[in-house]
Amino acid sequence: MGDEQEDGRIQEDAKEDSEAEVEPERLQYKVILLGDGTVGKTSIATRFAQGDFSQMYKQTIGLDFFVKRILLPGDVQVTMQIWDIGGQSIGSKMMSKYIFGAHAVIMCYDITNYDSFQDLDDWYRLVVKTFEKGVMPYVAMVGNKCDLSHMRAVRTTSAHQFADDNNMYTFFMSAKSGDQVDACFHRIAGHLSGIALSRPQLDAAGGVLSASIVNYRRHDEEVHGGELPDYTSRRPKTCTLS
Ligand SMILES: Nc1nc2c(ncn2[C@@H]2O[C@H](COP(=O)(O)OP(=O)(O)OP(=O)(O)O)[C@@H](O)[C@H]2O)c(=O)[nH]1
Repeated sequence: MGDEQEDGRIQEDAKEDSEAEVEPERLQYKVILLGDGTVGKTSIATRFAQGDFSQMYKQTIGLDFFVKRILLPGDVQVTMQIWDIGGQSIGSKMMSKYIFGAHAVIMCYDITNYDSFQDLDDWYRLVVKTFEKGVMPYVAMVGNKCDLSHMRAVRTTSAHQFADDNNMYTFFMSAKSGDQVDACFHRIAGHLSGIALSRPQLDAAGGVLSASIVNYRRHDEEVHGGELPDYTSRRPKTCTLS
């Protein structure tokens, strides 16, 4: 069994043979997708983890869980655990439990839906409250559905302003076309692991390791006794938040 270190890295037990020295580094990060219903959180997770997109809307009840391994420069393997939180969960008692221990939070809005942008304020307050006694995770703001830019209801300048005011990174993407989805997750993984990615490396982000996926629905806390599996790893020392 591997041991987890302070910095979130998983280290195999010491191996006597020299192979141990050439093993790639392995990191794992818990990444939360938050935002109103229908902004496209499941679609973003599905596009990233499975390379798929569906036009059909199926509301997420509670949360869905995705896993994808990616490879960063320097042969660094990163496991991204994506927690896709249903947009209706904002009032749920489970929310802070879902968010707790996250290395990164991606706050999503739909660029064609102004309310979904305005509501980011409430989502962000929830994140701040959850981490008020700890270290804030990396927070990114994502404007999704950029393939519908002709229907844009949220000005790019407003998005940048909100992000600047709250110390967030801004991304624009389309889960439908896939544009900027992988690049966003790679940039986050790079940031958390302290590895800077160049533009060509981000552009090439599509050619990554194969994905595995675990999906489950958590109907309510009564059904599951309020227990959540411990998929989290500890915050990495290398996470820079400026
Ligand atoms: N045109 C377009 N449609 C999208 C995009 N992303 C998602 N959609 C559509 O928007 C609808 C809602 O997408 P979901 O991914 O289920 O939204 P969600 O945020 O997970 O919704 P909840 O489960 O209610 O929290 C679906 O019909 C998707 O096909 C996108 O980038 N472009």
